[in-house]
Amino acid sequence: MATFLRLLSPTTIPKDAPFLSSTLVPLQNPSSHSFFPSFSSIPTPDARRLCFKAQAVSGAVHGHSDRNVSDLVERPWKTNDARLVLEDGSIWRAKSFGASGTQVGEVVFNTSLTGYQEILTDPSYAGQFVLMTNPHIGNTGVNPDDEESRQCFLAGLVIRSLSICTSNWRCRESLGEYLAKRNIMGIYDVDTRAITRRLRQDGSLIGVLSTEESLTDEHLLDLARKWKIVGVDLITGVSCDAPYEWIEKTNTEWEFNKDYSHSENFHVVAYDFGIKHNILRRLAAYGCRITVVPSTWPASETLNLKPDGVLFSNGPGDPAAVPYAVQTVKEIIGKVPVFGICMGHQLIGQALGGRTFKMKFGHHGGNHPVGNHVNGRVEISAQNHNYAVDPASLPAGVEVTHINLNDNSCAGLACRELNLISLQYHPESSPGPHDSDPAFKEFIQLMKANKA
Ligand SMILES: NC(=O)CC[C@H](N)C(=O)O
Repeated sequence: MATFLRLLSPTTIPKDAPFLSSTLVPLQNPSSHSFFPSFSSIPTPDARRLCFKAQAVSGAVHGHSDRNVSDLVERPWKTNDARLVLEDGSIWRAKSFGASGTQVGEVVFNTSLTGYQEILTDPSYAGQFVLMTNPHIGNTGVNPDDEESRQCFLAGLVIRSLSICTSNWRCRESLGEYLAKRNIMGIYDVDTRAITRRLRQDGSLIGVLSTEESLTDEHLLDLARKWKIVGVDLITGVSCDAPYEWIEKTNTEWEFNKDYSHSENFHVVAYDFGIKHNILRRLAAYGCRITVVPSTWPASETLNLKPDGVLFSNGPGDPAAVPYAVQTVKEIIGKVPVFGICMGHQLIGQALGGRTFKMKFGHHGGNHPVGNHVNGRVEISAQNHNYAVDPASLPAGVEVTHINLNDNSCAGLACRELNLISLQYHPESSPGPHDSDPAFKEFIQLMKANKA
């Protein structure tokens, strides 16, 4: 039977209370048969103090300790040591974890309930602070399997409550330790709901996160107001340096879509604009041999490889800031079947003669309903984008195949004549629901039909 211990959040412990209760926290450590998590798995110093205190109290209750409880209480608890200063002049005081320093970026909110590690390693978040609307983050720690790229490219993480312990069989380290090693700043104990409401009302905002007391609020505000993300090429900083082959597939848990054949082997060239590993794993699981190429890889070199299809990946920043990539897409479409995902979809939109624009606060989360006009179904999808294709700007012959049902924005395109499909969102579902996985099959079918 699970054992529960009641713990107070550090900020609400009355001065004279040796140990009181407010929230229920399961404390189990199967390996040691202790009721308490191992000390090193508890992420923050306050959490460690709390747990130490709880163990001591429990020991006293059970007659295992003769230490006086008041000797064990360390005060003060961790107090606010970080500021998030937004370009609108608001200042949000918080507690830091992970790396320290000063970092500028655009603040966006993500409504996913799970998958913080995949979000942290999604290169499309380069230049952005991700604020998680789910209030409790860190409880499953991090593991080696859920990485979506070789590093964390985001500016930082903003959360309400940092879990005081980790509990998952795959966990290898705590979120705080992981972020510190990767030099990524995080803050907790900040009113994420209030910030989200502000972003929804006023749109995405530039912010500066700092743990440096010596910097004035005015200086941080000035940094935020001078920094720009629109019109900046962020792809160059996240793409690979040289081509490589990808063979790893998703594991058998992903074989829910039994009606596709693994027997055919299509060669796909995948442009890495910040590609997520699960796009590659899903393509491999559908039977593709994949050559990943850097964002600046010339179209002529790609066509020389005689691929069966080309994938244009997701990637960070403004699609209008990378005309070289649009040119590459222009030179490839119509010659081989093409699939675009997110940034890839936006570049295809431009290559077809359309326009992209910045949305008010974008779509970031694992719960976005999409209307699939091809089969009449609704897909619940994973999304992460701040820009969109303006459907009115597209030429005749280009079909809007998918619509985001929250705001009717363009979520997918097809041009049958050019053997082209694209999605504004994430069929690789990592993290997120799997409803859109058949899009990979559609790409396979395009390649198959073209080969026949
Ligand atoms: N996930 C992505 O590819 C993001 C696309 C683009 N950078 C945007 O924010 O709209």
